[in-house]
Amino acid sequence: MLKDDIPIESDILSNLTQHMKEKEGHKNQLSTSHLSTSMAPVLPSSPALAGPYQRIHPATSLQPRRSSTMQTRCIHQSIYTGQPSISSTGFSRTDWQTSCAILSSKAILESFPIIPSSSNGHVSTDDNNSSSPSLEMVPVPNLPRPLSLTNSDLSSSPTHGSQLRVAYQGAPGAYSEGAATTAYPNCQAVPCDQFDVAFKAVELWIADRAVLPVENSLGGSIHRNYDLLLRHRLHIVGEVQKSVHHCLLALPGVRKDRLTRVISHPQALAQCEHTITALGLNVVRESFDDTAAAAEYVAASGLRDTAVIASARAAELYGLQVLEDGIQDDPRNCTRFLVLAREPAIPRLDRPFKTSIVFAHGKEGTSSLFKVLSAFAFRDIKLSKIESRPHRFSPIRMVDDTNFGTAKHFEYMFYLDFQASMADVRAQNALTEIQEYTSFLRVLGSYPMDMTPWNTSSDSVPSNPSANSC
Ligand SMILES: O=C(O)C(=O)C[C@]1(C(=O)O)C=C[C@@H](O)C=C1
Repeated sequence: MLKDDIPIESDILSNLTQHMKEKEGHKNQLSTSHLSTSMAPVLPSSPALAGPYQRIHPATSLQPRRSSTMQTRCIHQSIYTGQPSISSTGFSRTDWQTSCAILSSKAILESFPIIPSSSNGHVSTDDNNSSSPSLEMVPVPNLPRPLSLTNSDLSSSPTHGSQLRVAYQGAPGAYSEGAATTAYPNCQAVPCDQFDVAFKAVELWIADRAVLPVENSLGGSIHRNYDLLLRHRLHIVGEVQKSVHHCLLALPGVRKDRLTRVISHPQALAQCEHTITALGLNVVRESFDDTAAAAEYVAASGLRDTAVIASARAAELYGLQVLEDGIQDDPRNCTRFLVLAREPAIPRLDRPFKTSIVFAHGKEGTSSLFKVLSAFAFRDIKLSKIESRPHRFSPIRMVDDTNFGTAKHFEYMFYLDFQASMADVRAQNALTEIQEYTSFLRVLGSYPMDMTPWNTSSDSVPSNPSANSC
């Protein structure tokens, strides 16, 4: 178990040198045959699919994508038609009616009678008439369906092409999609319904990169991705720091005083906690897998008592109105995303680099951390992040004291980011030294630091989702 999930890299420096030697070879293979059959895993293909992003089992469209922490009713259905490009057109009235039929069969709309629509496909609403709430028909565009572990998306044949495919967690309009297009402006962004699906998509050559959030300036660390970094063998090849500008969205015509709940990604809810209270909204907060999926859910379900915290781009994509703009508790709200790839980046010295490592302490327990940190301080290497997570395979250490009983110490994995390249001899020496104090050490990646100038302006309605860096 331990062997499978946590590679013990006792000689990291020689591994790194080996990687660097092999790198050129891999680069050649990748550029000549992006997904050559000799390198790609043998995957069963599905003739029914035109691409890897299409829904396989219609039944899965009724699977909820809300977080497991959700307490209330949950019928999330995607009404994507599987087109791999983002388009705001092409959602026909028949599609919409089919979707409504599915929704109503699940009783979510039982109390929301559908008013016959006008010729333009929209229903006029009288929001003051709270006794008979009506369904605003918001056409939801054809958007790529997120990859999912619950269907066979991940075993479908990857499409071959020259465009870089970048996996992210969430639906189109999620902040992670913006981070993906910031990192790779001309990429094909590939939505995935869970973080580990994005990891797998890269491992299975369905995507070339994954862009995943690891921390936010207000909400803190996204622990799941730290844990997944250790379980998977992808390399960190870059970082993107993205300004996150939240909006309060609802169906057109909905008034704030009619709202009873706000749904969003738990991070987004945390980042807007004080503002939501300050707005005087009498709402319960409920978590959802991602901000854009929450927006899609409200639009597709015609929920007039529910607002969403999501981006202005999600409002545009799903036809919602912006009730409040910029509701994050701090205008500098920023999320840091990591870029992951199958091959490591080549460490360089001609620009600022960061290196991320993970280690478990040695026999001395958590006190080893002092020594590890001093190895960096001694060489004047700056640390930019430290995170600890439970040591899943050895979570508790018992220390018997014959006089007093048994002390139970929790064991940790420490994640550290330091500001130096692995090509820097100081970093190499520091890692050589800390091998003495650690029982496990792995270099997660050495990669260019995001040095984009701070910019929180003009991101309320971005025409280009990649325009907002911190
Ligand atoms: O739900 C989204 O839109 C995401 O991209 C996820 C996510 C996150 O996981 O932190 C990304 C950035 C924001 O901090 C809020 C949510």
